Amino acid sequence: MAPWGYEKDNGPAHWHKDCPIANGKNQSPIDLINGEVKYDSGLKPLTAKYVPFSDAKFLNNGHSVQFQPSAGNGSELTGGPLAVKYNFEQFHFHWGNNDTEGSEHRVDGKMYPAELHFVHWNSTNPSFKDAVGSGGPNGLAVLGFFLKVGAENAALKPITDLIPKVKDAGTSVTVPSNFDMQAILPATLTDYYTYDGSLTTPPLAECVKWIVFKQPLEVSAAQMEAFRSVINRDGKPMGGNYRPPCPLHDRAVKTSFK
Ligand SMILES: COc1ccc(/C(C)=C/C(=O)O)cc1
Ligand SMILES: [Zn+2]
Repeated sequence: MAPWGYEKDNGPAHWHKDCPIANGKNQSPIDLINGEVKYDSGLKPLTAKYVPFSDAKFLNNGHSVQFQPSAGNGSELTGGPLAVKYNFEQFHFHWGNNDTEGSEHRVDGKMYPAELHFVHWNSTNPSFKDAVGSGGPNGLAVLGFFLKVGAENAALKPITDLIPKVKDAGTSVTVPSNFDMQAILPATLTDYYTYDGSLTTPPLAECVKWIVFKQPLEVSAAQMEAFRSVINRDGKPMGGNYRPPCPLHDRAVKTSFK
């Protein structure tokens, strides 16, 4: 099979051939149906403590654009549904070619124009790769933020301003060391959906505690257009790099809000 992507000949409907878990019972993303979620008063707010990275890259890996430090620096996530500390690994984006599509998770069937994923790994593992392969839904914790078009996002601007430098697959650029990742997050990480799921790209491992925030972040139309200028591995606009929703099967989606 051609390397996986989101085109007709290598998109999500083909992924099961190399990754049979694609048809598993704990796959992501899902449609978050408010009538079927269950409030859990035991779900506390999350605490993300992000330390500025001195040597991170912003790269185009052919299927997304990704902020990737070269090593950990003590940036971590705790609280919420998590029993232990998770180390920050990377963040990346999924988006559409117009404002009616682009997010991976949906809310009552509605897609947002984009979705931002902060990927963290369970610190009881020796490495990120071990955490991916650790089995069970506690290997990774991924924070999902919907993006909607509105005011310019000043915290993401240092990243969206770098997009023209990573237009082509396989290119990367060093991120200025004064980039403040913490500023991307809302002040309080309170209202979220959480469920056990998977990576949304191959290898599709079912190792993810998903935490998807109810409140979207805003980005400007110009920032959305910057994403839409990115070219994928097949030389086409990368927009549409989202997996459609997967069956919930017998999983519960809990919320930290009523
Ligand atoms: C071991 O290779 C990996 C490839 C991708 C991923 C992620 C983090 C996928 C996703 O964001 O859905 C993890 C491991
Ligand atoms: Zn993602």
